[in-house]
This record gives sequence, structure tokens and C-alpha cells, in this order.
Amino acid sequence: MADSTGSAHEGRAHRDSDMLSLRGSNLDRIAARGVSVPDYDRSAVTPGIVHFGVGGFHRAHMAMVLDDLIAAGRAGDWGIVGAGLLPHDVRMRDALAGQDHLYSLTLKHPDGTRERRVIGSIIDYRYGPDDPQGLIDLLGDPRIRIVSLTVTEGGYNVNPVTGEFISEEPMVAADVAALAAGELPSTVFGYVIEALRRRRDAGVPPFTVQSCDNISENGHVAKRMFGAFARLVDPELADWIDAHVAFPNAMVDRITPATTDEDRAELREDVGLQDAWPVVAEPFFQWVLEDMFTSGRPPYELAGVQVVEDVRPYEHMKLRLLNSGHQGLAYFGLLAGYTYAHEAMENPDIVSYLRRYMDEEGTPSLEPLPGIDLDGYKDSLIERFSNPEIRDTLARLGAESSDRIPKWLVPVIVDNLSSGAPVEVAAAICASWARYAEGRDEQGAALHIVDRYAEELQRVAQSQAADPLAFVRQVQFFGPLADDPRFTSAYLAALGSLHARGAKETVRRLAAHEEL
Ligand SMILES: NC(=O)c1ccc[n+]([C@@H]2O[C@H](COP(=O)([O-])OP(=O)(O)OC[C@H]3O[C@@H](n4cnc5c(N)ncnc54)[C@H](O)[C@@H]3O)[C@@H](O)[C@H]2O)c1
Ligand SMILES: O=P(O)(O)OC[C@@H](O)[C@@H](O)[C@H](O)[C@H](O)CO
Repeated sequence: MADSTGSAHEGRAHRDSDMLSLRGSNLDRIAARGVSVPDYDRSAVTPGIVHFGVGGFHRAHMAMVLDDLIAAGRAGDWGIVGAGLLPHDVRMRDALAGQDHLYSLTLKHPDGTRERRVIGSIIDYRYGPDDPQGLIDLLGDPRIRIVSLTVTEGGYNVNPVTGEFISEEPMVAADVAALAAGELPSTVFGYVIEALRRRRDAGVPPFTVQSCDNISENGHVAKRMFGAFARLVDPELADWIDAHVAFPNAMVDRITPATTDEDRAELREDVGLQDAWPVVAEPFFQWVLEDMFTSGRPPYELAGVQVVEDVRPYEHMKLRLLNSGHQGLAYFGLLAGYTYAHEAMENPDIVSYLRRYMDEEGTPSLEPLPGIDLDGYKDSLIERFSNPEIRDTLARLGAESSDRIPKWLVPVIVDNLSSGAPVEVAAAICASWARYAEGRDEQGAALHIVDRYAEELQRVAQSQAADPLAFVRQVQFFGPLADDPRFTSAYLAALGSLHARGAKETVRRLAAHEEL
């Protein structure tokens, strides 16, 4: 395995004349500066995986695992070809193309230590619109045995109320029409389904579709959504996919904030390395993966992946404690005037209120987790959220809330209402989203809401002075919660307190179990 090199973040200034650009021919010189580099022959690595959605997370997680395995001589035929479909993906195409598809990964420890390495497992990158036929041909190549995804929660096109595929989504409808007319696709659904059709017709075994997104039962969701798209195109193909293509479930975990210019500058100053798009992440890593693959898989377990029969309990633990905990941090934190996750975690009331959510509401909604030290897990979440080096922004955690709250937090509330467990803190988190969606902070400054439904959310939130339940009556996000008095009484108390007393005092009361 390629060892990562630990070093303190020294702030040592490298001069411009000293600067190394990241490319294959510079790897020895980069290694001499204490950064571990791929010590395998990258030209001998052949493609086995096409990954859609090469962002920060894929490069901090799955691509690192493949880099470890290739370095260990166990996955030379599992090189990754990245694929991007959205207009902004040209930036990733150009950044990677300019550096032989290499990039650096920096793990930031809470004590300021950095572990830096160069990852070599991404061997090529295709931006779909440049050459759709080329991408389809690649997906049809028998060497490609896995198509993996980090296309975000919204990328699966699920109607949050019905759980069904949104077939009228314009890009999707256009792709269904394109495939019916024998034209090339443009969405991930179109590429994957058309490639599977071609493989079936050519007698090439199908690839596995391996989701790495933060969605409960992500494999099942992917199977249903890709299946629904296929059914719109060709019901027989849909039946064949249903019978022959594996969609394993997975729980994935590593906090990976968006890369900043400071991260690029730190790399130049500390190492003298010029990387167009480095990745930074926390040291913690977890990947629990269902062992269900259509055409083989890399020996993931040799690189620290937990390959198991049933992922669901782990997924629920993570989505309902970590990701819902992030939602608990984001809106209260932003309203209280914090910018970074670790800054908000310096407020002991925020820590206690989050712990109350995890202990009293997240935990009772979980199924038994034999062999898991749940208290230790929750302690570690508090530590991870508090890591001052990660500089994860509350804005990142609070973006696309309409994809996150319904998938992570609403299920906790629904389960607890049916089991009789408490929902006060989860209802307060919903209220913090509603208050945040009004678009003004407590000083009256504008909040920049990043959400594909931002306009509608803001319009509804601004009507809640007159109609305080308006926000949770949006059934597309909250289902029938507005009809349950146990939920609405807690929600209204929290929303009223946020308006009357502000976020910090509301959190203090929640932490202290005081009336709102
Ligand atoms: N960042 C983390 O801490 C983290 C941790 C665990 C899991 N994840 C999962 O990974 C996902 C991506 O996170 P990231 O930090 O890499 O984000 P990112 O913004 O860096 O990358 C997201 C990628 O997905 C692509 N994408 C988005 N919508 C798409 C669509 N409809 N079709 C095709 N491609 C689409 C984007 O173009 C981009 O390439 C998250 O949404 C989450 O599900 C992230
Ligand atoms: O990236 P998202 O959209 O799934 O959600 C934001 C964060 O909660 C998430 O990225 C966590 O950092 C991550 O799930 C940790 O593994």
C-alpha cells in the first residue's frame, strides 16, 4: 500500500522558482518533498470503472481506495475513468487533463498535522458533451465492469413524496425521447441505460451500478430510478436490467469540504506543489458495502472497506446521526452568525443540543447495531464536527436542504412518531430550516440560499408570520407531518422561539431541556 506521509502544517514558503507542477514526470521530485506518490506504472493500469460525478468526495474516498489497491498490485485492471455531464464539469476535465489526471489528497488532523499523497487511480476523464459517442463506447467496453456514482442526492430524480421517478423532469424527458429516436443521451440515466442496452444486444455482460451517494438504501434507490427510466424507454430492457444488473447498497463516510483557494495556496507554500484542484478531507474514513456485483469487483476489503451482507443498519446510523446532525448544525449555526462547523461547535450549547438530538431522537429510530459502540460513534461525531482544521462551511452543510431534510431527518420523525419516541429536537431542526429559508439572518442581512427550490421555499417561509405551519405543509418535503399535533406543537414552539429569542437562546433552551 502507498503510505501517506504525516507532517506538520508548517506554512513554509516555497519560492515560485521552486514550484513543481503536478504531473507524472515530477512524481519523484514531489516524493522528495515528503508527499507519497503512486509507485506503480500508471501506463499499465487499464480501465475497469467509469465514475459519474468526480467531485471532492469521490476523489477523497473511492479513488483513494483504488489507489491503495493498485499500489498493492491488486487492482491494475480497475483504473477509474471519470465522467462529467454538467456544464461546470469542464473545470474538472481541464484541471485533471492538465496534470495527467493526478491530484493530491490532504488529510487534515485536528492537531494541525497533514497527511499528503498524490492519487493515481483516475487514469482518464470524459466530459460527456465533448464526445457522447465516445462515452457510450467506453461504457460498452467489456473491460468496464463497474459504473459508480456520486451525483448528489438530487441526482437520482426521486419525487420525495411518492418515492417515484420524476419522469416529467425536462432533461430526463428529453433523454427518453432521444433514446427512442436513436439519438445519443445527455443525462446519467440515458448513458447508463443506453450502454446497458448495447451490452445486452452485443452479448457483453452488464456492469454493476455502484452508488456512493448519501441516500438511505442508495443501491435500491438507484435500481428503482434507473429501472424506471429504462421502463420509459423499453420495458423489455427494464426487465432484463432488473434481472441481471446489481446495484449494491453502500454507506460512505468521510467529511470532504469543498476545496478553497487557501487549500491550493497551502500546498504551494508548504510543499511547493501546484495542483489545479487538490482535495482536502478529514482523516476518518468509512465505507460499508453490500457484496453484490454483476461482473466482479476489486478486492475492496483489502483496503479497509467493510464488505457486508446488509448495509442498512450502518446507513441509518450514519444518515440519521451524522448527516441529520449536520442539518442540526447548519441552520442554527448560520442563524447564530457562525461560518464554519467547528466555530459553531465551540458553543457548548450547540454541542449539548446536538448530543440531545442524537441520544434522544436519532438513536431510538435505529435498528439494533450488534458490535457497534454507538456512544463511541456519537462521541467521534462530536470530535469530527469540531475539527478546526477541516473548515467545513455551514453553507455547504445547509445547501440543497430540500434534498437532505426529507431524506435524512423526516424519516427519523416519522419513525419516532409511530414508535412513541420524542421528536422535539428534530422538529426544532425543521423549524431552523424554515426560519433560515426566510432569507434574512438575525441582523437582517441577506442569506444566500442554495437550493433548486430556493425561490419557492423563500416565498413560503416569508408567509409564515401569518401562517406558521405554511412551511411544513409543503408535503413534497414533509409528507403528512403537518397533520400530527405531536410534531406541530414542537415545531411551532421552536419556530416561535427562533423568531422571539433567536437561535442561540433557542439552542440553549433545547440543550437544557427547558420549555421553548
Ligand atoms: N462531501 C462529503 O463530505 C461527502 C461525504 C459522503 C458522501 N458524499 C456524497 O457525495 C456526493 C457528492 O459530494 P461532493 O462533495 O463530491 O460534491 P461535488 O459538488 O464536489 O461533486 C458533485 C459531482 O456530482 C455531479 N452531479 C451533480 N448532479 C448531477 C446530475 N444530476 N447528473 C450527473 N452529475 C451530477 C457534479 O457535476 C459533480 O461532478 C454528495 O452529494 C453525497 O451524496 C459526500
Ligand atoms: O454531501 P451531502 O450533500 O450529502 O451532505 C452534506 C454533509 O452532511 C455530508 O457531505 C457529510 O459531510 C458526509 O456525509 C460525511 O461523510
